[in-house]
Amino acid sequence: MMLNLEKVGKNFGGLAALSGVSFQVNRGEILGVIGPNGAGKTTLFNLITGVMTPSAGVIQFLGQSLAGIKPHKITAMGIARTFQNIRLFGNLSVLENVMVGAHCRSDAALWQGLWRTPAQRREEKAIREKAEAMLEMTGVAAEHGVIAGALPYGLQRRLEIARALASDPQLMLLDEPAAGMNESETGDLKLLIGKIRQLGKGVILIEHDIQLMMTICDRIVVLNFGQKIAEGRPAEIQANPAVIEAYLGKEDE
Ligand SMILES: Nc1ncnc2c1ncn2[C@@H]1O[C@H](COP(=O)(O)OP(=O)(O)OP(=O)(O)O)[C@@H](O)[C@H]1O
Repeated sequence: MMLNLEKVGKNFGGLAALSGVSFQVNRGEILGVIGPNGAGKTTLFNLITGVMTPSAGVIQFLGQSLAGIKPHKITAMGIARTFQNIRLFGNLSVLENVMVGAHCRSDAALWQGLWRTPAQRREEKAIREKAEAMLEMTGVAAEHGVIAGALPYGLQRRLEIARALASDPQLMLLDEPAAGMNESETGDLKLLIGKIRQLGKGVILIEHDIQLMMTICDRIVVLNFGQKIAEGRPAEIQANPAVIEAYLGKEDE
């Protein structure tokens, strides 16, 4: 088991955004998280990545509690994330964006110093090569010199994944990676997520595209008003009366 959540809760004032949520993620597994708007999905990612502190419960990664660990340390431990609203350095090139992602593994400051030691230069070369490999894997290599802000939307989403991968994560948290994508882009994304699983990494995927979720996830957790109302294989989830009920009348969203 890679990630373990035990009875995790998060309150905002009087609102229980999450309560009593438990689940596990294993290596080489894609766990889907679905639920209506406001169900607590993004809050879950904020807790796992340490940008928010749980009000209750325990989160363990590779057997270690994440309580009190700062977000950048959690990244270095092997958890990377993409965001619902794309967060790239819009005025840096595609390659530079990914190099920034790889940099959390390096000792020397990437942008510092005009006079670099040979060791620093070697390190930068290694970071550059890794970043290029990530661009290759995610299908953005041809655009490596383009300013990130000028990329079409679908490629920006892939670039975000490339940048997350460059930090060498064991576990990837993807927050609505298919948002705004057309059918063919979504198909490519599906292949990419499949590749990430093949590398033995764990993936937690938040996505509203139910068709995508049903075909790619190994297991799905369903949240509703901050509580886990179901967990199981896609076919089980699709047939679960509580899940159908939570989604009733939501088809037009
Ligand atoms: N920083 C915050 N302060 C106060 N309330 C918050 C905060 N973040 C989230 N919430 C509330 O917590 C609940 C869960 O929000 P969250 O964003 O996790 O839901 P979600 O399932 O990701 O929704 P969506 O699908 O719309 O992104 C919502 O009621 C939201 O308004």
